[in-house]
Amino acid sequence: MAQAQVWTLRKHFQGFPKNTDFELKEEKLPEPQNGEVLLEAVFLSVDPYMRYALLYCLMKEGDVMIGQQVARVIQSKNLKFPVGSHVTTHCGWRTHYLSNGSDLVLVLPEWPKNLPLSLALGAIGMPGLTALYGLEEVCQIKSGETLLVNAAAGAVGIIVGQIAKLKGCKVVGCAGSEDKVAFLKQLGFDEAFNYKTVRSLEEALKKAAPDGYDCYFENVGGHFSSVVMPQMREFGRIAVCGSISMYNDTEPQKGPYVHPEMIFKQLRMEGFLVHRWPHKHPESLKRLLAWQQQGKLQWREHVTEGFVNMPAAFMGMLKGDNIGKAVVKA
Ligand SMILES: NC(=O)C1=CN([C@@H]2O[C@H](COP(=O)(O)OP(=O)(O)OC[C@H]3O[C@@H](n4cnc5c(N)ncnc54)[C@H](OP(=O)(O)O)[C@@H]3O)[C@@H](O)[C@H]2O)C=CC1
Ligand SMILES: CCCCC/C=C/C=O
Repeated sequence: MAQAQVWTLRKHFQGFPKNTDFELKEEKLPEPQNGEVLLEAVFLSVDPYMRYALLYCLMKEGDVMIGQQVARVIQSKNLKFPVGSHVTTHCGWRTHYLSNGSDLVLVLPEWPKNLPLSLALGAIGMPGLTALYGLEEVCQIKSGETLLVNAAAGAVGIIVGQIAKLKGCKVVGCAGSEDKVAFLKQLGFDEAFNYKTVRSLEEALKKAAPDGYDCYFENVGGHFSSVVMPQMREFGRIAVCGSISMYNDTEPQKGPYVHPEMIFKQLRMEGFLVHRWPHKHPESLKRLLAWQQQGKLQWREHVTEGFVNMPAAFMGMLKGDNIGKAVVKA
């Protein structure tokens, strides 16, 4: 019998999450039966959606915190998942998990031996796919266009900027520290600035792209979005991926509202979830891996050691501690 540690949501988040909102518990797991496998967490993901999932009733108090992980099969009664194989699964913040296999995805068979498996939660995983679909399916970005991305030094943002460069675009990125800005420049972003220290966000955006933006990959929302809207070019496209500046609000933020720019500049603004294109995932992951192997897609991670530190890693990511993908090594 295996013993799992699990992090549960003790108390609904009110404003920014607190240590006391989480509770570490133990769970006993029975031996795997026919068709079942026992998994052990290797890397766990902490993501912004875990903060606002509550709004959409994905978690209630007492539930195991939701989330994806890379896990190793340690016992198997399922031929598809032999002992030692690695899978991704959305089984939440837990060290061990018993599965019948239906919710497991094997890590790509062509995954190089020397490539960290944690990338299956980042550049070659859900955030990488989000970047790809936001640019190709939603923005329908074209060579020569100018793209703006915020939270640009994070898991999704660094991939957005690099793919847009591969497609021949001018890329402007904003992030919350000088180290992050330096990293964006190292990745090949044409312009990057620290949105926390610029005298005026409006002026900084204008200076970075005096002719305006064709595409806006929106990760932040709120005030930032209001400042960008008047700087969109005619027929611009806005991929509404996230609105992290609003996730911890206790009162909804108020306008300005988007309608005048939407109408007179004939903009297209579209929200999306990465899960809209599941049929594309296998081919898209192969494409991301190929770019990485060809040296066209760099990655970076902020790794927290120890399952016990899941809440700290999660809150740190929400505060902006991470450059690249925030993950926890179990
Ligand atoms: N639609 C979809 O399917 C998906 C959407 N998302 C969304 O994409 C966005 C980025 O996610 P992800 O790359 O995983 O996370 P990140 O790795 O970018 O981490 C979050 C970052 O957000 C920034 N941030 C936090 N608070 C604020 C604020 N008030 N204003 C501006 N920036 C802030 C911080 O960077 P900084 O130092 O720059 O402030 C922080 O590092 C999120 O909005 C998320 O919800 C993610 C995955 C899928
Ligand atoms: C359960 C995974 C959800 C991924 C989509 C994320 C949306 C915004 O952060």
